[in-house]
Amino acid sequence: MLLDVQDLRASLGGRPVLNGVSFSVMAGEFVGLIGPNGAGKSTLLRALLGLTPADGAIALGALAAAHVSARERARHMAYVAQEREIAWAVPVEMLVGLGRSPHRPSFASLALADRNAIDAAMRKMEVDSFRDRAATELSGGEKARVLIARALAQETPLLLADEPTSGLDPSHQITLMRLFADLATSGRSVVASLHDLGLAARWCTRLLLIDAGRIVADGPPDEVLTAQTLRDVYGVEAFFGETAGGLIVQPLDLVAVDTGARP
Ligand SMILES: Nc1ncnc2c1ncn2[C@@H]1O[C@H](COP(=O)(O)OP(=O)(O)OP(=O)(O)O)[C@@H](O)[C@H]1O
Repeated sequence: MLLDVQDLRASLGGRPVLNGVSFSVMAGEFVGLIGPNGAGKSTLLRALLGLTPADGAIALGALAAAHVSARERARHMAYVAQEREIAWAVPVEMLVGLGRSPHRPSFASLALADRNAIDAAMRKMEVDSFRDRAATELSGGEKARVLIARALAQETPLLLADEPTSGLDPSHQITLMRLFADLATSGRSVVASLHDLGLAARWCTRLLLIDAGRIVADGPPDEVLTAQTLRDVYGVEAFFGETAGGLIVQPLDLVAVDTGARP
């Protein structure tokens, strides 16, 4: 077990945002965190990282998160934030290299293993062709890919990503989902918040549906993404299909509001 969360509760601005969230993540899972705007997905990810104060118990492997140093935590899990702002005009390669910090002494030069991890991460996210460019001068989607590459270079058992596909073109969305699925197949785990239910349905091994700070469904995509659930939680009607590659879910329209008026 890579991550265990019990009864997580958090408040922001005096309002409860997480209302008792419990789940575990095993090695080999690609978990999609889905739910409407404001449901608490980012807050949950940030609480797992210790960035948002929360009550409850978080265990990283066999250790209580509270007893794990920041450096050890960064060796256990990497994080891709929703915000893609890059403040420093450093070359892309250097930014991706920051992902190696938890693995090497401060100010030490890069070892061969670090170089290999950085190169592999840049290749996977297709950012190696602009490795020498200033990270501040990239497009939104390119910045996103560089920040994901930095997290990949960290080579952690667990990767947390907040809306990693937003701003990516369809080809790079699929590249990313395939990469996350491959990481899971190789025994690592990914927890990614996603708004694209089609991508979530097709690539995730498991979905956690959050609504108003609570997990309201947890299971394989075809069990979580039902017509009734999409009506209840998102207020949308959707098309469902089945292909050899998996489930297809495409939201089509808002649920018709019954005004009670007679025709
Ligand atoms: N710094 C803050 N202060 C007060 N309230 C906050 C703060 N950050 C988030 N919230 C509130 O907490 C709730 C959950 O926000 P969160 O960002 O976790 O939602 P989310 O599910 O990630 O949403 P989205 O899909 O829009 O990114 C929202 O109601 C939001 O307004």
